[in-house]
Amino acid sequence: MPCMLIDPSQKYKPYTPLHLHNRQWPAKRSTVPPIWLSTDLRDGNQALANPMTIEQKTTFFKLLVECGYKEIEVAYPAASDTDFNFVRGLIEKKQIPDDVWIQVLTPAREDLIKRTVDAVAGSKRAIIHMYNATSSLFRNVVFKNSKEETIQLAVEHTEFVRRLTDECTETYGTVFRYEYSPETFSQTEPEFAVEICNAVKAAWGKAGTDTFNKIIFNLPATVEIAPPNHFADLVEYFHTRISEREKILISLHPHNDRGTGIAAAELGILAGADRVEGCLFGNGERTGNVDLVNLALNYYTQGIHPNVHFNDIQYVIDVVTQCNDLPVHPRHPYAGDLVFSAFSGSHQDAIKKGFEDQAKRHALARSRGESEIWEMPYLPIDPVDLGQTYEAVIRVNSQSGKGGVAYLVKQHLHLDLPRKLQIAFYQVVQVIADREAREMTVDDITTAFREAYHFGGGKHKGRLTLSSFRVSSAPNPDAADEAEDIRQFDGTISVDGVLRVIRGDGNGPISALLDALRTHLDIDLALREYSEHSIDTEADLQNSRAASYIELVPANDRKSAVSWWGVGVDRDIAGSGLRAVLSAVNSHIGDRVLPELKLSVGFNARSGQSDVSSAILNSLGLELPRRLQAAFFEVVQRAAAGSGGEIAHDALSALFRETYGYDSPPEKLSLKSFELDRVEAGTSLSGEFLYEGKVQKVQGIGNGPLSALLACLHKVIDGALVIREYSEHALGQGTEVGAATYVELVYEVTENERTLKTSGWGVVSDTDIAASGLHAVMSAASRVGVVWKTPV
Ligand SMILES: CC(=O)SCCNC(=O)CCNC(=O)[C@H](O)C(C)(C)COP(=O)(O)OP(=O)(O)OC[C@H]1O[C@@H](n2cnc3c(N)ncnc32)[C@H](O)[C@@H]1OP(=O)(O)O
Ligand SMILES: CC(C)C(=O)C(=O)O
Repeated sequence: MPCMLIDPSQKYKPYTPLHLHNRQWPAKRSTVPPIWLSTDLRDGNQALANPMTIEQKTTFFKLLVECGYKEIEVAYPAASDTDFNFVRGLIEKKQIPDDVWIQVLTPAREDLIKRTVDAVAGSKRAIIHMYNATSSLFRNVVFKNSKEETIQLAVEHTEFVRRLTDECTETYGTVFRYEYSPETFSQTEPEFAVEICNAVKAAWGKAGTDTFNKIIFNLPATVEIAPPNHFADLVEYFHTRISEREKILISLHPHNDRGTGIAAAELGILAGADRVEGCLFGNGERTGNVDLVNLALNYYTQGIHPNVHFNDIQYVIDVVTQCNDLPVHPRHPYAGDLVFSAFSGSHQDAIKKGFEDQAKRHALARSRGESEIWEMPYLPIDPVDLGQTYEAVIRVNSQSGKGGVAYLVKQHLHLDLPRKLQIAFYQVVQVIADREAREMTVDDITTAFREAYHFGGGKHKGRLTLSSFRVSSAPNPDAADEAEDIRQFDGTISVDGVLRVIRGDGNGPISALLDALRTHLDIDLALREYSEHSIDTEADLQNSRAASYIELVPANDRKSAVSWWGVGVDRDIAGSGLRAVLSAVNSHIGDRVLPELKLSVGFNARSGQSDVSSAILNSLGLELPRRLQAAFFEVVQRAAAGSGGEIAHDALSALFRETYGYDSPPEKLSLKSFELDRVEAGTSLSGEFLYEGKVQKVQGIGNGPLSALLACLHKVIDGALVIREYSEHALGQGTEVGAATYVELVYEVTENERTLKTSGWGVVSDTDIAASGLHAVMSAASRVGVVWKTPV
């Protein structure tokens, strides 16, 4: 079976080094970019299994123009009708900008040269590029020509090119330049390459010293057979020995067989070349032509603008891959999918620190009016310059570390995690990455973060969430100084979806909340670490928010190895701290059953009238008027008296419903139906009362609906009803909005010569505000025990 030879010297010859004395190129530095020629549409195209269609070539040509290429080899027109017609199309449809030179390639054969010149006739500017191979291998094997015959071939056909182009200029006004390639230059004897080019120059006979009448000698490494320093030696040899150097542009055309095409081009430029031919992303025969994107961006990262643009490199990649039907390798310099990515922990850590440090350095440089120099571990270019985002820079798998994970959390959630939390969250991510055995996407990481810390509302919220709170200050009886005042936390938290009112004291909001949690929910935790920062964008300082990070430990073991981290964000710094506490508490409680929350309303108890009212607001949405608050608090206290002053939240709302008939079936007296009419004297109400299950038609007039209703009532009851208090508010939201109405009635009636005065509340909600008020009056009337006089 064929395999690698033990002694490859028996099969392969090494290159013959050039003994160049006093070579200059190693000490040189390139400070201006070369002239670029894209040969994508010729050398790139000829290397494709399926050459491009005219449409694809046109798309590619437009892209090259957009990128800023001014010299574009558009075809080998003699090769096919497609190539010929493409060139004609560009010219006839006037698709070639005035400052762009199209270039066309031809071998040294008269019929093919003629077809080539015909292809560009009528264009404004064209470079005719003729080639013949010059190395001994080609002379001997392919052409079977001596050196003299090889020179003769080149000279005669150069003269032919000159004749045809002169005629074409005369007929069509096309301006021509001439490029000659001693194909296989890098395998040609260096002195022969110089000799044949001098002969071609003489045959062309009109090389001048202006940029556009210089003759172009294009020196190809048709096949790369030696290291790039050898290529540089050959170029320097040519550059220093060719006659009338000032009338020549030396162009390089490196291929990449040894993988050093870029190096060959860069060293060749140091050795004296002015121009480089290549293809975007290195398409081309075999291993490709030199990559023009790579070369150009190598200049860019030296602080030298390459005069071509890749502001949106992804767009360039998309067009090129679509036209060539070849992918760009994920590790391709500057362009691959993975080149702005770091998976490994130490790289990520360095990049994260690099960004943080650079932000400070740049701010300082900005303030001093200095340049903001890019200096970033592992990243030779700022991805943003190529239209890429940082999102892809740090990617996470099982090789990643806390730094990279924290970087992504910072980028995407704007949270700058303290070091210990980075470590804690990293462990969460590691478990998932190991389990899934795949890369963690940004979405995976942010979701894991939200889940781990119950962060970000809706989907990820924990069992305890903060609904509303008030932190107030109360004097500390044990302290002489106001600075030591006690902080009191009064808040409503949702516990497993049910709103609860809790209260606690401490020396700050956080310890007050911890106290409340201890008192009401048996959650006994203490604070071990706390930090916060503001989250703001320079553009939107007004909307800045605070982020807090909290580590909680069991209150009886402050050195505990186990701890729970919490994260909270709020517009208000106290709010963010409180949310962070609940975030950590949620991790701590897991799904453990929590004690039933009770209000303590007895003598000396911690909960008062406002707690009871908050509980009703939270459970039923009712904002009780002050007098009703007081009335109901008395009811609650009486009810709680039998249970040591404690009452559960659920029992509280049941008690309210029962006491005021709220949301309950019709009472003893109710309004079955009604109609309101505007009449001259005010409002007329006609309808039906339902009293102890019997219907009574009624009709009354008043200033408004309520007084009309009282008029109706006064026709059927003994005594007098007066409205002492009336209030209403909207209930619910959106299309579900209704009204809640509170009515307090005072009833005075004389029975057996004794005048009795009672009062009572009616509380009703209805989608119709008028109905809500009328029903509330009826409910209150029912509750004060009106005495019915009219037989029903
Ligand atoms: C290194 C490079 O990339 S050079 C550019 C290479 N690109 C291409 O070849 C793509 C386009 N080429 C073609 O379509 C065809 O080869 C054509 C149309 C140019 C010519 O086709 P054909 O006439 O069928 O010739 P063929 O393709 O076999 O080419 C080989 C012939 O050209 C000769 N030849 C090769 N290079 C040259 C040259 N630079 N100058 C003159 N003759 C040449 C060969 O000696 C050979 O001649 P022979 O038939 O007398 O032995
Ligand atoms: C025609 C020449 C320049 C060529 O394409 C090569 O040598 O690779």
